[in-house]
Amino acid sequence: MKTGPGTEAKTAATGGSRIGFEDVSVTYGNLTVLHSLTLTVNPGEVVALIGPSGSGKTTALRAVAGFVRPSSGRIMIGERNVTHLAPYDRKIGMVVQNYALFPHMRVDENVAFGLRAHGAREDVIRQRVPECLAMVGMSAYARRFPRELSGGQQQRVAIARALAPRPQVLLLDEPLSALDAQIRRAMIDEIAKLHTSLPNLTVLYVTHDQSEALTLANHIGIMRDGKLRAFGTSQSLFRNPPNRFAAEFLGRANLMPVKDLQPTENGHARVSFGDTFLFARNHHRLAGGSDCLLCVRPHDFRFTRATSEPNALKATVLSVQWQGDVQNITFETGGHTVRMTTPPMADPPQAGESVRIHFEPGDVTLVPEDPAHG
Ligand SMILES: Nc1ncnc2c1ncn2[C@@H]1O[C@H](COP(=O)(O)OP(=O)(O)OP(=O)(O)O)[C@@H](O)[C@H]1O
Repeated sequence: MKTGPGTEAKTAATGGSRIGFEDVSVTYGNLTVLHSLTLTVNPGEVVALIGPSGSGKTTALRAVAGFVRPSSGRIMIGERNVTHLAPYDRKIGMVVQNYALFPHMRVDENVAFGLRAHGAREDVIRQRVPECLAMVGMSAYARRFPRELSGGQQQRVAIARALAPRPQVLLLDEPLSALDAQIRRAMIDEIAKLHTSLPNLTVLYVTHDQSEALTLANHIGIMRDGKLRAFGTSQSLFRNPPNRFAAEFLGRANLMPVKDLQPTENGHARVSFGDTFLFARNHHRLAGGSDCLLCVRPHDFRFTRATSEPNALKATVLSVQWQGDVQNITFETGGHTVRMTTPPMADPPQAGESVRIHFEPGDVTLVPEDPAHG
């Protein structure tokens, strides 16, 4: 590791790189676009903020950077209340969507720029610039101009530039969204590796791409209308979404309306879907008798022939789509349309065919159908 592990370990131990939003609101004119956001990014963690366009993700990130002034609440970095500090004094690195490299400067000059602005000595700059370019695999491009680089390469330089002054906190605002899908996937892996080599760097990552969030983040926050609607580990949010919006926004979900929940053993419950009893995890401990949604991820459906198997539904195939590495099949069941994804099948069912589909109770969960939580 090339970033002075001793120093970083110390700052991490004192919470030096924790990002804290404490009841932060942001208002433009009389429009509040961020409502009482309270959220912590622990030292060394990656938290991704996801949500639809206009949900307030960038506003939250810019409030940490110091480009947006909260109308109320506090922004903490470690033990420092930075709410009223200038961006320059916050010791953060930031990478935005559209590269933002200086076009008239070569790659190494771009990386040196931030160090110089922080008053680094020339001998430090000479050592640090190649170190940072090596970190992002761009050593061979040091003397090129940004226009001589691909989008992915420019974004790597932007990351090297942001990391050069050894920030405690790295803010990434849609850093990959201008890249095409294949390069984006490669860059996600590279950012993940980079974070492994800088384990004390705290990262706030804004994206609308759920696969970036799922790959990179320890925790994910899901925003809508300026409010944090869900927050949790990537795994728990995916497996146990707390509301309809979270279930639909993070991964694909079949949300089937079910009635008359009856708790059973081991945190499971039985519910009624039309005339059929179905069993699922009751992770959110919804009350007996309640109506709710059954969340079945498309990859959790299987075909079954057994007529006696529990959690099996009679279904009619509506469509079968082959998409290379997966097959998407939609069905009508109980008056609802549900979707299954499977690996490509040699002999897939045909539209109009009657089949039985099944899921394991332990793979699916019940989600409250409460507009207030949605
Ligand atoms: N300077 C500004 N003045 C007025 N309104 C603004 C300003 N900046 C952002 N907004 C509004 O604040 C809301 C949140 O914007 P923000 O950029 O934080 O959303 P976002 O979730 O990052 O969206 P996207 O994914 O499209 O980038 C939007 O309704 C936007 O129009």
